[in-house]
Amino acid sequence: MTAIKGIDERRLEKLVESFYARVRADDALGPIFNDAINDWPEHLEKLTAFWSSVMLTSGRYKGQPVPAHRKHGERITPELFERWLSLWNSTTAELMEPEAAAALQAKAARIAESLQLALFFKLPDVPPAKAAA
Ligand code: HEM
Repeated sequence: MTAIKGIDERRLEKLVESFYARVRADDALGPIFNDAINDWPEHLEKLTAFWSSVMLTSGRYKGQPVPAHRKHGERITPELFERWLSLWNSTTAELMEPEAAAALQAKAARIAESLQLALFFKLPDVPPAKAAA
């Protein structure tokens, strides 16, 4: 992947820092994160590594986002995902160059979609086939 203009480790670190400061101050999202995370510097480092892997294909992130969110499954809703994405969109628009912001927004939307499929999607129950008379 060719690097996107305006995205490097330093800018990702600043973006992650600023985004999670807003998340923590958000009425709906804040309590979930503040309850779950004890070591914020470590979390920010992990999330910078995550975005570095996604945007710069650095391979720095080694983790499993699905089980990490499933742990908090009873508190996470589709509405919260919308809120998370709208905060991400406004933060990236404010801090990043337009092309970089657009790429970060598109990636987040796709990852949010797949996380939501993993968390919320249940196959409908299929009734058992009727035994032949
Ligand atoms: C409603 C939206 C979301 C909520 C409430 C949420 C909440 C959380 C929480 C509480 C953790 C810490 C888990 C723990 O260690 O106990 C976490 C970790 C994480 N989140 Fe989210 N999240 C949301 C959306 C997203 C999205 C859209 C992304 C990616 C684009 C994302 C990426 C991550 C990553 C990479 C981790 C670290 C997982 C690990 O431990 O390796 N999250 N999230």
